[in-house]
Formats: sequence, C-alpha cells, structure tokens
Amino acid sequence: MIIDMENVSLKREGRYILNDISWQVEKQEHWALLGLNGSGKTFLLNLINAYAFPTTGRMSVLGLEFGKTYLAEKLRRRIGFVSSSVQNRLHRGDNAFEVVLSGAFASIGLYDTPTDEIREKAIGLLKELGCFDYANRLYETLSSGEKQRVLIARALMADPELLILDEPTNGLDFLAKEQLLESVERIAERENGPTIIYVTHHVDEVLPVFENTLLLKEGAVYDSGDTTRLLTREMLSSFFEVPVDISWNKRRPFMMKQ
Ligand SMILES: Nc1ncnc2c1ncn2[C@@H]1O[C@H](COP(=O)(O)OP(=O)(O)OP(=O)(O)O)[C@@H](O)[C@H]1O
Repeated sequence: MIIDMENVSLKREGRYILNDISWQVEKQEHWALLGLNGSGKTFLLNLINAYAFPTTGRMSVLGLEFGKTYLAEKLRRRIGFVSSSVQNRLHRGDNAFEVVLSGAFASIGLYDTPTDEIREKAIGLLKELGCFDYANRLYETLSSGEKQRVLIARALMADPELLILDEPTNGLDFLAKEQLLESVERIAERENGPTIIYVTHHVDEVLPVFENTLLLKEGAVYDSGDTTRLLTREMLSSFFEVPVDISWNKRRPFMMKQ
C-alpha cells in the first residue's frame, strides 16, 4: 500500500483544516486530487511528505507508520515531489543538467560528485522529458514550462515509488501544458514506474491514466474512487455548488458552467 490514511484530521490554530480523511492508494494506481482553493490540498500533501503530522487518526505512507519512528527523511527520499515550494528552494546559478543531477542526492544543490552512471541517467531523463536541448541553460532563465519538466526529471532521478505533482501546469500556456501532460502520461505508463498523485484545480487535466480521483472539499473527502463515476455532471455540479456540464473528448473530461 502506498498511502493508507484512516480517519485522519489535522488541526491548526483551533480549527480543523483536514477532517476525518480516509484514503487508500495502492501501488501503481494513479490518482487525481481535485479541489478548489483552500480545500486543504496543500496540507494533505504536507501530511504525505511528513512535513505535518495528523492531530488524530492513523496513517502510513510507503509502509512507514506515522508516529512509530522518526520517518521524515527516510520517507522523503522515496517520494518525488514537484511543487512551487521545491522550485523556490533551488540553488541559483545551477543549470538544468545540474538541477536534474541534484535529484540523485536527495538534496537541493549538487554537493557530491556524480558518477558516470548518474550523469547518463540524468541525460536520459532530460531527453525523456524533452529538455535535453536546454540542459546547459541556467535554470532560472528557463520558461515556466521548461522549468516544470526539469523539476519532474529531477524528481525521477531517485526512482521514487511515489511521484506527487502539485499543480504542475500553473502558469503554463496551452502548448506547454499539453506537452507537460503528455510527459506525465508517459511516466504513468512506465512499467515499474512510480505511483502518481496529480493535484489540480482543473478537471481537464484529469488524464485517462488517472483512473482514480479524490474530490477534496473544505478539508474533507467529498467522494473518491473511479474517475468516470466521479466526473459526471451531477457529481461535479454538487461538488462545485454550481451547475456544470461535462463533455468527454479523447477520454479527457472538459467542464463548462451551464
Ligand atoms: N497556519 C494555518 N492556520 C489555520 N488555517 C490555515 C493555516 N494555513 C492555512 N490555513 C487554511 O487552511 C485551509 C486549507 O489550506 P490549503 O493551503 O491546504 O488549501 P489548498 O487546497 O492547497 O488551496 P490552493 O489550491 O489555494 O493551494 C485554507 O482555508 C487556509 O486558509
């Protein structure tokens, strides 16, 4: 089991930010996590990455039981996490290749000397993510779309068992977004690849590979399970509290206000 949460709540400043969350993610199930601003997505990810601990409830991630041992470091080495907070912590002055290489050391910068094997792997990932052409460019000079691909390549360097992509298409134009989604799809289809959790506000990013979806609303699981069961007009109209229509094109859902 990749994630096993039972009745998990998280309290901050006297208020429940997450309430009675139960969620099981099995190996190689890919999940979309859908919620509006303020629904608690960031805190849920913070729990999974052991940056926060449940106030009540029981949880384990990658088989490590929270509260039993000091697990944060051990756990994070096995999780690839791509989010704007990771982006902000990167070293200024590194080029794209160095940023990817640094993923092998579970550190932000590049302190150890990479072996030839590690360099080969980084080159392979740069190619797979379509960022080889700008491998020598300074990371901070790349466009948002290019940066995201580099960050995903970086996250894959350590062969994570779980890959969490937190709103990876933020700020991307149409083309960059579609290219990124294609890359995500390829990673999801890899044999023995990581289990993916894809966090988004946007229904149209729920790719066919995300066979499961968790709808998070006001800190609670509104519903979870089979994506095609959840992404219907009835379900999403009541989830968003506004009448919406859903249309499917090439197995992707598109949502419009009625
Ligand atoms: N330190 C805190 N104490 C109390 N409440 C907080 C604290 N930090 C955030 N919140 C509240 O917790 C709720 C959940 O926040 P969270 O950042 O997880 O939402 P989110 O789903 O990630 O939103 P977004 O899509 O905007 O990133 C919000 O209502 C937020 O205002």
